[in-house]
Amino acid sequence: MSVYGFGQMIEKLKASPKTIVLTEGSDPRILEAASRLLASNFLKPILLGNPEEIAKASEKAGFNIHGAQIIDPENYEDFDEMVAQFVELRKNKGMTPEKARGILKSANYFGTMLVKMGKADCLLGGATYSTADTVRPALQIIKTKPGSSIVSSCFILVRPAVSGGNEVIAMSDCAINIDPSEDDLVEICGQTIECAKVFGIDPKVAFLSYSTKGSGKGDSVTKMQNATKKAKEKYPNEQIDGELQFDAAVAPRVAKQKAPGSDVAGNANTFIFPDINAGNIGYKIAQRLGNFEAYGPILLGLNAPINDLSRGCNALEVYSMAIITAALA
Ligand SMILES: CC(C)(COP(=O)(O)OP(=O)(O)OC[C@H]1O[C@@H](n2cnc3c(N)ncnc32)[C@H](O)[C@@H]1OP(=O)(O)O)[C@@H](O)C(=O)NCCC(=O)NCCS
Ligand SMILES: CC(=O)OP(=O)(O)O
Repeated sequence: MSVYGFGQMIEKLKASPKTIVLTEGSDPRILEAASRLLASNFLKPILLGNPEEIAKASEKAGFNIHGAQIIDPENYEDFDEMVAQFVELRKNKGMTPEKARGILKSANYFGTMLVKMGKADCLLGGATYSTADTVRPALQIIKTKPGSSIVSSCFILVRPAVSGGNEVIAMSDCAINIDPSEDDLVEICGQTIECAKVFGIDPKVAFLSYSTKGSGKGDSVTKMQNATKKAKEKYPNEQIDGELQFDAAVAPRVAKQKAPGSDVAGNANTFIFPDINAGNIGYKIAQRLGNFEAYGPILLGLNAPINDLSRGCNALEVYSMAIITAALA
């Protein structure tokens, strides 16, 4: 990944190295990323899983993970302490030591508790686990950070620009909130603006719809119209517009026709989708047909640096997401 901000992230980690839990310790993409991280010296991977299986998998895949810390949830010296802390955190949800011992054998819960207990700085998972299984422990254990009422997510998409350099855009929420309310969308907008700026995007935010400026009618259009209005009121210094179809958002000629006078239409680079269907399908079209590299979902509003991957990720995306996760700590 070579976008604005990524070099600074690496410099930040060199000044203050971190540890990252990788929950799927024997996956070949994780092993390749881990071997690269080990060679870099600024981010130390902690691989979860059975040490023999991990050793076999790394030998088979041909990646050197010498020096990586491996922790087996089935055989962890501080497991009793972890169980006690988890029971305390979830006691209002009927958690018992017996139930906790079973749940904490799962790498996602175990790894999230390592972060919660301060035994690791951050966590990345989701190369084989679904997003729901990866993020649920974080939502339950880590919770939202002060000032956020929801966790959402953003994809940063990067491809070479025709004019040289990179084209970098942000898309949200493609992974967490299934049917966000108007107010959720406003919060997703604020969280996404903050994330986009980290990657050097000067956000021009489009609230997307199948309708542009009232060309369509219905609840889903009204939702995006109201969310746009509220977002403009909440973030008066940001460039935000909606509701816009995708062509009106990015194509200047179409914008002139469908949304004349908009300061965003035609030039949008930060996209807020009406729901997860549109968002998840949209980012994957950009990635698979639009030649964009996709980094995310980067979780926003969570009280610790924990991130998810797509199961379709490659080793370079794992490596880059590990750095992004640790640098945002
Ligand atoms: C994120 C998701 C897993 C949460 O669903 P869930 O586990 O059924 O959620 P629940 O309603 O049982 O909530 C579990 C906990 O998470 C919290 N939570 C759920 N959604 C949240 C959100 N968006 N922000 C913050 N907390 C949230 C709940 O408050 C609850 O906390 P509690 O147990 O301490 O009370 C669910 O919304 C989901 O499946 N999203 C889509 C994931 C996906 O498939 N993405 C596509 C591929 S990337
Ligand atoms: C983000 C995402 O779509 O994840 P997955 O491909 O694993 O479902």
